[in-house]
Amino acid sequence: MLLAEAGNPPMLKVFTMRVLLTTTSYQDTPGDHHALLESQGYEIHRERGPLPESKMLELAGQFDAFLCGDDEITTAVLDKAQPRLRVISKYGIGLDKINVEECTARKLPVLFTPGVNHTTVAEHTFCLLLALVRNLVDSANSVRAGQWKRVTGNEIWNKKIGIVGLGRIGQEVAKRAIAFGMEVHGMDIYWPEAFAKENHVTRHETIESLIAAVDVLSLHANLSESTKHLVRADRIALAKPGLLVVNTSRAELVHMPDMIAALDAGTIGGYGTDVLDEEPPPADHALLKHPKALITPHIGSRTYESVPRQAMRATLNLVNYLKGEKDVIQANKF
Ligand SMILES: NC(=O)C1=CN([C@@H]2O[C@H](COP(=O)(O)OP(=O)(O)OC[C@H]3O[C@@H](n4cnc5c(N)ncnc54)[C@H](O)[C@@H]3O)[C@@H](O)[C@H]2O)C=CC1
Ligand SMILES: O=C(O)C(=O)COP(=O)(O)O
Repeated sequence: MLLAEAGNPPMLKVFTMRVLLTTTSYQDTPGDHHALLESQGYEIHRERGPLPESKMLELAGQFDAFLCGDDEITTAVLDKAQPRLRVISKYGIGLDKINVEECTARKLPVLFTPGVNHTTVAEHTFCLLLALVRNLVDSANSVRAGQWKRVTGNEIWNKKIGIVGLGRIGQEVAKRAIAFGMEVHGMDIYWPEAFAKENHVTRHETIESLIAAVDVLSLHANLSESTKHLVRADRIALAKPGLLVVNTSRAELVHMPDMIAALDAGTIGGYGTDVLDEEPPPADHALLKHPKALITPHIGSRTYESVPRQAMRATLNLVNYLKGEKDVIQANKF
């Protein structure tokens, strides 16, 4: 006899979608994204990312979707995660920790969140730059320590800034640089003609030409084979003495031993960076205590305005994709 005939409802196996959520700013910042994600009936497993490959390997295979940040998603992780894994929703822009090529080959969508954190990151770029030129951290610390260290700094007005990567963030940096009275130079493999014309940005075809022309170099290109170690000794050698470098993109755009040698020699006057090759860094990381380095812990996009926008976009991407709806921003096409 069928169970239903005995007055019981038919036994249906309910399939619960399992989602791995790793991004800490998403979890720690209030916003409507929490309610949206929680209302979907998914089973959500929370971790404090970014997770290394070893931890991802431990977890992979149990989830239908990743809602992730800069966690290491390698071929080995994908091998373990599939066939169950159906989608990766990256909270953020930089996809360098995900093997996107491999995802594409597997027709696994990688969703991301362009256009929601560019103003916040541009503001942080100027936090780093202004803090560098006015010795902000040292002088403020001196006051706390009972000293009154009136250190002489520099203006950025009338100085030349070179922007590597005139994409979303780079363009916002350019606009702010103009407002500060800086002369803007730039370089991009896809030159934004209309923006550059309207904002009088001087175009450089090569990093060598750009680095030689400017007082400040600000890095905003995505990390790829073509941008890895873009800033290295032979190019630093072309710079004006005391060049300042600001990096809110990815650490690997800079060759670290060459940067440290240039800071020691004074060829580079200061390095303000929001990103490191190891995050969090080991206690003996060569840059940590360098007097000419100013490091923030990858907070470029972490504001109460930007995080909910980014989190909402990442959640909408995930939810809409799983429902088969169109409002989804996909990084890889197949
Ligand atoms: N510190 C932080 O919290 C954050 C860091 N980021 C980083 O900033 C990067 C840029 O973000 P968006 O401006 O939104 O990306 P985007 O894609 O709008 O801009 C990147 C630009 O770099 C250019 N580019 C690529 N290769 C180049 C090369 N070899 N030489 C010169 N230009 C090159 C591209 O053509 C593009 O215009 C992200 O990839 C990410 O790594 C993004 C958000 C937050
Ligand atoms: O958007 C990106 O690529 C970022 O680097 C932002 O990092 P976060 O989302 O703050 O961990």
